[in-house]
Amino acid sequence: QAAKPHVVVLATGGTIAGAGASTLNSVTYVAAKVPVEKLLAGLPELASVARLTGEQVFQTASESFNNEHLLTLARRVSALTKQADVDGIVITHGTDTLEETAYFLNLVVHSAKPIVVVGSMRPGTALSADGALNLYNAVSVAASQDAAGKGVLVTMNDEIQSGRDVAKSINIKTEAFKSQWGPLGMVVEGRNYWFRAPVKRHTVHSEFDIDAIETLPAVDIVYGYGNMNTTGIEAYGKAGVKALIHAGTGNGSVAAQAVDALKALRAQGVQIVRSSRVPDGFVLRNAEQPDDKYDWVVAHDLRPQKARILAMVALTKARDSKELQRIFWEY
Ligand SMILES: NC(=O)CC[C@H](N)C(=O)O
Repeated sequence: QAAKPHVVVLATGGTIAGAGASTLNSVTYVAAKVPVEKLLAGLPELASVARLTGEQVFQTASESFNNEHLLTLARRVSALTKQADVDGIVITHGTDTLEETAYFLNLVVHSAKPIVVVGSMRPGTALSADGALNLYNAVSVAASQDAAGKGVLVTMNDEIQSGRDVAKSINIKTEAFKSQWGPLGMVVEGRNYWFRAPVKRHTVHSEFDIDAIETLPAVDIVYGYGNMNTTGIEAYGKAGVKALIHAGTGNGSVAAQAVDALKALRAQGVQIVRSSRVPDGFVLRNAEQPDDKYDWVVAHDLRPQKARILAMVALTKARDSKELQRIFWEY
């Protein structure tokens, strides 16, 4: 009998490693408590799908992830994928910024081996905890050859999602992660059922490689709303931001006073990326604002937090706004 695939579980914290005071604490509990050895030991079913190694990379709530966490994690994932004895990788993660990490890895890790990011909405101590099955599904997907070459994946609520497309869309239910383009497939009782594949560039087809990235440029987000002021835009400009994501209303519309402030930043060399605070849909060039005239970029279908990740990665290479826009269409 052939040996089972070797899957490395990189633990970073979150609710999947959370613990509450009682079984009734589904929302009030402490995240990032349980060490990876205990997570794996608590799920003996994993041994039926893979040989496992656990590594505690961080123990944090994911809202406190910063660029250093992203770089450290991506470097570790990249190094592991180069090991002949590693078949797949699972990253356990808090759900709050899980989609940002998954997209970052999708852009910069050059490997076709399955990489799966997973979290949970309830701590393991709660009634109907979702972490155990989510983790089992993640390991099972990471151990399967048919998950290779599909980019970084996210397994939550029995679905297999593209790390590029998926986002936390409900903050209190276990069906928290959604993509407007639908899941890639489902994982049921250790078997994958695929229905579609990503068409955007990722992993081995990406022009970006974590092994060549030393630092990430400063990219921040300003939010559009009625009676918006320009204080935030100006402050980010003074702070030396390299790109500013505008989370606009509707189709990425921008208030008149914000238009002037953003044009002033662009004149100083800051890249302006127009996205929308509306969760679904996408922003078109020269609709709502004359992007050609202002030399701005549109975020395509990426939510502001995803646009920030892509802009940071893109600006490690892209020289001008045309190249930046090309990257936003392709990734
Ligand atoms: N469900 C969760 O994982 C949220 C816990 C925590 N805020 C985090 O993102 O790590």
